[in-house]
Amino acid sequence: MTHTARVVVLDIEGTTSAAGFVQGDLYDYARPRLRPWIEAHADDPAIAAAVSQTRADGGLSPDADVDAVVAVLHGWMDADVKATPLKTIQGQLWAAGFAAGELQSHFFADVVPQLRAWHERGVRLAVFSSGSVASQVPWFRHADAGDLTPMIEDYFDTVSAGSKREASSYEKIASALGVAGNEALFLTDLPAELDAATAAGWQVVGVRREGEPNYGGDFGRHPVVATFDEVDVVAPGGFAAGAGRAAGGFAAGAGPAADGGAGGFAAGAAGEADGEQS
Ligand SMILES: CSCCC(=O)C(=O)COP(=O)(O)O
Ligand SMILES: [Mg+2]
Repeated sequence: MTHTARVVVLDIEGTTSAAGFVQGDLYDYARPRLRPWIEAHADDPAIAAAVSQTRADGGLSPDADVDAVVAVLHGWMDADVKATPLKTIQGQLWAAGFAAGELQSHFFADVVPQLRAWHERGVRLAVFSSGSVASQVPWFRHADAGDLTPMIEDYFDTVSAGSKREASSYEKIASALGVAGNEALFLTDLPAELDAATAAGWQVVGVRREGEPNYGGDFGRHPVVATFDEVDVVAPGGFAAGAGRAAGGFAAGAGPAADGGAGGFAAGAAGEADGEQS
């Protein structure tokens, strides 16, 4: 299927990358490190807020101790609950793990070639994941295929954009990227996210990969693919694979954030979140 879009926005888990890897390697890395991380970063306002929110959302008393907080966080991980305070804490410690060379990301084999193809055609690329921006950036930086961050213009999470199941989050992202809703294409494995993006006027494609948790989901009338190979994207006024660049297209990597425009979360700026020098 061919889509004409200025920007493709990517979900991570179940879409670009295997849920088993996130819930296996990454979660296993996080489990024993949550408590020491919380204790060592108790003065960090983001961690303090995440701990308070965990107490509130986890049904604990406001002065519950760190053991109780960690128990709630472990329970959320066991059920893969995409709770924002969990994602904040995980994101910080995963960023440190990537920076220390202790973690490597995973992308399905069909993903990176298509990202490169779309990018070369002038289609802008961004990410919207429940995983925090602090973890998204090193995820794309430490891929087997190399550093993918030069292709990614912007990153959004549930703190910067809001819930992935709310249309308003997609409206906010489109505004930050400087595009109309129908100029954005969202790829995700979760039908509820397809519903929300559609309600915001976005183009959507459901990614239904065999073996992934949402393979058996009800995708309703949304278009569905098994791999990125089935998704062809061209920029408005751009060109199809193998053709020359047409007038009216714009350079790959250009866009509001790359141009220093307002409202975005520029790759370079967000890249500092993983504690590495670009
Ligand atoms: C950036 S890697 C960690 C991904 C993560 O924690 C997560 O919850 C991904 O959820 P998604 O919204 O991408 O399905
Ligand atoms: Mg997903």
